[in-house]
Amino acid sequence: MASTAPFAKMNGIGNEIIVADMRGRADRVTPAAAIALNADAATRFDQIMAIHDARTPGTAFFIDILNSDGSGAQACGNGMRCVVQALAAETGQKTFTFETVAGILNAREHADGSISVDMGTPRFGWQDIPLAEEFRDTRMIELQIGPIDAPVLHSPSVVSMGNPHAIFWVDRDVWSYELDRFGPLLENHPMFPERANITIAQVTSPQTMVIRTWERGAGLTKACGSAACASVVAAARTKRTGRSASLLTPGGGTLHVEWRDDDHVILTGAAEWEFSGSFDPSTGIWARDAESAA
Ligand SMILES: N[C@@H](CCC[C@H](N)C(=O)O)C(=O)O
Repeated sequence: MASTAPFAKMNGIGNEIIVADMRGRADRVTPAAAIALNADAATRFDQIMAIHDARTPGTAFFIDILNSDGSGAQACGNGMRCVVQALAAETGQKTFTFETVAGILNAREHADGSISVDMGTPRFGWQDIPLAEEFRDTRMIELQIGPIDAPVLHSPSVVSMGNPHAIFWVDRDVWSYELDRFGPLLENHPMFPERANITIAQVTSPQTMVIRTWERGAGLTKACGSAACASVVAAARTKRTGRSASLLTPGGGTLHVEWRDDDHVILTGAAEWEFSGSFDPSTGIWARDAESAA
């Protein structure tokens, strides 16, 4: 295997994450490597979080994010918590400032092991999301799927958390919707020129909701952090909840989101290490470390 890099297979309440240590290297994890890693059941993942040397003074690392289809992503809240847990375990440091393609973000590991990530500020302009056509009010846009006179899902709120999100509000149990069928159609709908992450959300109280997400470039996931942030922001904008809520996710885990008065969105939850190994960032050929062999 040529020029391998260490990695840790982790998860953020079920969101499958590979944290790749690309520090000290000039190359990047290729889309082909991502697709190869995802094709192997042992390393199947939703996102790769590749840690690179810092590009900007005042930041510790640059984080490159890849979806399992090899495409790039601007944000990944659950993955950022995995990165923080890995770096905190290595360095003993508790607070970090990172840079991603979407900008600079701060994160902190708390004494109880939970991790908070400042996901930045949401954007609501139709060009920011982006949408293919103008909507002056993105709290609810005209978009539906299913029979024209009895749509299954309709009128989503749309939000950019650096990445595009559409939130469809539902009254019934989120498991009663065929998100595996509608998710790909909506992700690739002409309304979303850069595709979109598709979430169905059932508000269960002014402080709680249940969400399921079809992730752009990854499909159905057990959790999506930026979708949780987008859901709380959209719910607060439409007066469905307050600015702080707990979200139950398909893996059974809970995320906490607070949309602070300074407009920053804080995502808090757990992260878990599974095993470590090394891989070739150009091909995805990998090997498990002896001490974490199953
Ligand atoms: N799982 C992530 C979001 C992943 C990015 C997404 N698929 C995209 O392409 O925008 C999270 O926890 O935020």
